[in-house]
Amino acid sequence: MGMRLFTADAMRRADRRAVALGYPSLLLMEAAGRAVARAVREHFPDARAVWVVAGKGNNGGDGFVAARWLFLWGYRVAVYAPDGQAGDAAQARKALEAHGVAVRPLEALDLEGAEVVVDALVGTGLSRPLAGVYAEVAARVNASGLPVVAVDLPSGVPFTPHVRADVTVALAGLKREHLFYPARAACGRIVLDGIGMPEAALEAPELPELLTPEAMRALLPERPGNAHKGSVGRVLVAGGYATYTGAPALAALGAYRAGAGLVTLAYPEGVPLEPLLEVVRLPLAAWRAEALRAARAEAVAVGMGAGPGGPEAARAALELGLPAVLDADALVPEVVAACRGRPVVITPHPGEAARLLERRAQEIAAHPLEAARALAERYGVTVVLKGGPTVLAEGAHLAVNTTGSAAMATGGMGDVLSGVIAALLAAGLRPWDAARLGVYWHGLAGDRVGRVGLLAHEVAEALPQAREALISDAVRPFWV
Ligand SMILES: NC(=O)C1=CN([C@@H]2O[C@H](COP(=O)(O)OP(=O)(O)OC[C@H]3O[C@@H](n4cnc5c(N)ncnc54)[C@H](OP(=O)(O)O)[C@@H]3O)[C@@H](O)[C@H]2O)[C@@H](O)CC1
Ligand SMILES: Nc1ncnc2c1ncn2[C@@H]1O[C@H](COP(=O)(O)OP(=O)(O)O)[C@@H](O)[C@H]1O
Ligand SMILES: [K+]
Repeated sequence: MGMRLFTADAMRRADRRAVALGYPSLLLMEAAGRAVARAVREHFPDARAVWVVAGKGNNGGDGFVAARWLFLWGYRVAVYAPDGQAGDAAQARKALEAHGVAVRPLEALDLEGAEVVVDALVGTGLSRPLAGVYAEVAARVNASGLPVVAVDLPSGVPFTPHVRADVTVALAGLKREHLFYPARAACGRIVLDGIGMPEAALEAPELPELLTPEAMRALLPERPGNAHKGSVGRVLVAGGYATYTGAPALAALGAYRAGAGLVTLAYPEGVPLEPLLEVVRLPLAAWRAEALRAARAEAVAVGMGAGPGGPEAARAALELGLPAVLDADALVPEVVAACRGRPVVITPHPGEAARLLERRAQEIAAHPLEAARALAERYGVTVVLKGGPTVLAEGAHLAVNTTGSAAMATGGMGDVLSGVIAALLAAGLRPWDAARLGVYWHGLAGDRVGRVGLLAHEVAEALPQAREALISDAVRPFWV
């Protein structure tokens, strides 16, 4: 079963399924609170005094459980919460008070002496922005400069105000706020704890898939020992424009580093291309399908630096009837509309997606899952909506990438990605598999190069070692 990205509602359903399967909710809360206490111990090994701020719901309940364990492990604890808990949270509070630990009102919060704060005000049950005493507590915790461990979510996200955490212990599954900005920035380091939730309770194929090392490893094409350059995938890159001469070269490099046997670069005659020793050059007087056939490719990447010729290049390339990646200048509505139902992957950034959806780029960036789904529906192709994080859609399927960082926001990075996906298509992967693995692998290569100052060609160069790491089980997802 693939890993899913939850909404609050979907997590409540999972919760109910767990209970129906026989796992009592109080045990879930016990596991959750203990996981939080463990996170405090592991991430702040020198701290001996932990203050817990808790709310009225189950998030607060988790906080009471965490306080009880920390107390039993010898920590100094102080707990602040309003009255009025019910159900499991009330039980958890009583179990804490049974040890003689007093729960004081939130208004009385005094952070003097605290070394770590556990934020258990509110989690997935948030129904409105924090206000009143909750907003005040969040502000005081933030202003204190103390390390904060958030239970499930930093209280208040995705709204403002919210708590800013150093560590967020995600319970049972990752939620949208753990992946998408601006909420993600408030989470600090994210650690996922399964809290013993039965797998069957978490099954939710309707939710977006989170790309994991295990799932992506399984998609890597094999390279048989008797492979030759014509058997592992030949890629045609169709692009080239005087001001972006590096773009098609980067796509070609991405394709080779992702395993293509042969890469041919078709470009307008007279464009001074960057040197790339291993690439077959195919200068063209005009974009014509007959001329492109000479490459005998199994997949084509088109649009990178094709400039005003992008749509024309795309039309000629699409006439070949091959699996294709369309990027940048090939991403115009007339071209993409002709691809419905064909093995075509489009790789827009929010600006290009805006052009295809006739919406504003800010709107796309604020709602990437919805935008990717809308693109897949409208054009009937596989969609890679690039960003932090990149989101993918095909038909009813959605996926969210879990690798890469803002360091990848540099020129040419998308060209490398197009080449990687094209190589995977040429190796015989279905568009959905090629797009998911390509995006994941490209981000993983970026992560291995660094967190700032990445150059696109360096990321391409890091693809083979990233693949080795993936194969040898040396890759840990960000939530471990
Ligand atoms: N994943 C799982 O399976 C498991 C999940 N578990 C945990 O349960 C959490 C979800 O618990 P939950 O549903 O009780 O909601 P929760 O986050 O406590 O918030 C509701 C409370 O907050 C209040 N409230 C709302 N908005 C507010 C605001 N702006 N300002 C102030 N108050 C506000 C709201 O009050 P009301 O709106 O009724 O006034 C109500 O009292 C989840 O995040 C995880 O920690 C684990 O225990 C075990 C298994
Ligand atoms: N903040 C970010 N987090 C993760 N990945 C990012 C981030 N910003 C950019 N990227 C990745 O970098 C690449 C940028 O592609 P693109 O915008 O097309 O660049 P270019 O057109 O210069 O090649 C995409 O793969 C994108 O997902
Ligand atoms: K919280």
